[in-house]
Amino acid sequence: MDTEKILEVDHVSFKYDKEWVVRDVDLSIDKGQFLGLVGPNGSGKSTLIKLMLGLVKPDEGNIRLFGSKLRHFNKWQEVGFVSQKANSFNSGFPATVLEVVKTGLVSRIGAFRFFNRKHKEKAIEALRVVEMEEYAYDSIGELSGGQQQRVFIARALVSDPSLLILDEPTVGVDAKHVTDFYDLLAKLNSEQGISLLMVTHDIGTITEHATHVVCMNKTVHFHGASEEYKEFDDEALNRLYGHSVQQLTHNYQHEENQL
Ligand SMILES: Nc1ncnc2c1ncn2[C@@H]1O[C@H](COP(=O)(O)OP(=O)(O)OP(=O)(O)O)[C@@H](O)[C@H]1O
Repeated sequence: MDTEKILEVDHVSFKYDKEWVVRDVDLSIDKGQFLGLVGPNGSGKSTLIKLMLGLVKPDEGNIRLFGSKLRHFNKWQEVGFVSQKANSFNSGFPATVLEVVKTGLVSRIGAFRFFNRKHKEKAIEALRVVEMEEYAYDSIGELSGGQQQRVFIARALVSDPSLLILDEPTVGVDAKHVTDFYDLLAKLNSEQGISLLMVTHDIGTITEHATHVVCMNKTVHFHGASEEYKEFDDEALNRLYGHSVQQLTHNYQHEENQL
């Protein structure tokens, strides 16, 4: 039996201006996989996510979500997205946790329809999954970075997606909560069968948790199982990054801890 392809990126290239930032990228995610996307700063990871979400169009190649070419794809409730900047509300932001989660239902019910009791129950249920139910009526801005990040996962989960895309979700989350965060992702992946794609700089941690890894620098340099990635020659990795990857991983963790 064929494995169900959730996402297929087929020879995709993209340039903002004259310079290619994504070049001939080929990758795919099968149902149930947790794919970690790593690469140096400016290597095109976020741009590739924008291409997958249809926010920018490839200059070459094709992308398919759940078997449909992106230009025909309309089941956006199947795709949850948590961005890099999700956990940066200031303390005065005038919305409760529950209100923020309910906005995740807009792709399902349309922008101008009112939320009803069922929608509220759905939002509470999503908060329960991320263990934030007790904060439902608190202001989003009063929560810590890690708690806000959980709320944004709940917002992404409320439309019952089959694929969750996360762009550097642990930036600004302290080390202890990063562990809890990975536990939550493991639960979503194994218990709810949600396929995951996560962009991160933390190579050490992602290889412990993801089933598969893609390492890119404009183009894909490695795509395979996490186990194989651990065997990926250190020297090859250092050449790709232009400096010691050991040091890069360490510095990132350090920065994260300080935020
Ligand atoms: N809107 C834009 N217009 C022009 N160039 C852009 C734009 N966004 C990104 N770039 C450039 O495209 C290249 C790839 O950027 P991108 O943000 O995709 O990389 P990244 O791997 O996500 O980087 P980081 O890890 O630092 O977040 C970089 O050289 C960046 O300066």
